[in-house]
Amino acid sequence: MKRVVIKVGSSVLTETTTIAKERMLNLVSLIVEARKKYEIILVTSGAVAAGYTSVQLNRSIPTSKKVLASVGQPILMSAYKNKFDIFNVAISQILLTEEDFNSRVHTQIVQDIINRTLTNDILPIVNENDISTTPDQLFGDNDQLSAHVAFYTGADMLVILSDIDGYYDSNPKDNPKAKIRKVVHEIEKEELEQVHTPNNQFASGGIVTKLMAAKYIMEKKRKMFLCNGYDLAAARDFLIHDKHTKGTLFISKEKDK
Ligand SMILES: Nc1ncnc2c1ncn2[C@@H]1O[C@H](COP(=O)(O)OP(=O)(O)O)[C@@H](O)[C@H]1O
Ligand SMILES: N[C@@H](CCC(=O)OP(=O)(O)O)C(=O)O
Repeated sequence: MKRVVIKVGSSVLTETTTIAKERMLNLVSLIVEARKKYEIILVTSGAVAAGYTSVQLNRSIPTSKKVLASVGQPILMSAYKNKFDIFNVAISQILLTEEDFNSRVHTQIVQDIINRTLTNDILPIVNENDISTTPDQLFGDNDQLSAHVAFYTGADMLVILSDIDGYYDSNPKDNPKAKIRKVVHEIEKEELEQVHTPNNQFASGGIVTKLMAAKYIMEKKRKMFLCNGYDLAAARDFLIHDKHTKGTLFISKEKDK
């Protein structure tokens, strides 16, 4: 069975005062369906945003942001558990930092736990460990964390579910005439030097970190698919029906032949 990492951003999972339950349920249903065809690893953002639904601390203060993550992580996981229980899917929580990929010994631990989780038919749910880490142990965004998880666990593909339909030739929030790019083979240096533009106050990524993830994935000869996480039609078409309707596929030229 092919292995696929699905990453979902904060904006898809949360609204200002609550977890976006219906969107989460749609995501959970898609994952349940996709598990018939692939081994799925879920990388989820949303701990800080979920924390804010409970206590409104100032997330620009680093310690308060950690407290928000510590409050939000169990809120997020219990929301997932309620939904996966409907489908009798067991889940696990795996919190990682950049350090987990810094040495062979650490990486082996991550690989072993994820492999063992999957062979026991448990869905691994990964997030960055925002809580006890120093800034240099953190990726700081889950786009790059998910790319590392995909490569080191031998996944064939990374699917990023965002608040946007794909990668456009300019920011569609500023330019209504922006056109979506269906397939991208290469990412130029200038594209990575754009200002970071997360669309949500709790998102830390923006398009640049997605492009960094895509570059890493293509260098490793894997594929990345960026599509909408609010409306999962494109993700469903791509994953379940092998059809590329909407969304951007990042794939190296050699791999596309
Ligand atoms: N060229 C572009 N194509 C698509 N999105 C872009 C582009 N430039 C900037 N963006 C912004 O990046 C946002 C997606 O990143 P982000 O808000 O971090 O999402 P997520 O929470 O899913 O990680 C989009 O909503 C859009 O405002
Ligand atoms: N670990 C953080 C992830 C923040 C993050 O990367 O957000 P996003 O840009 O929405 O993927 C959290 O759970 O809040």
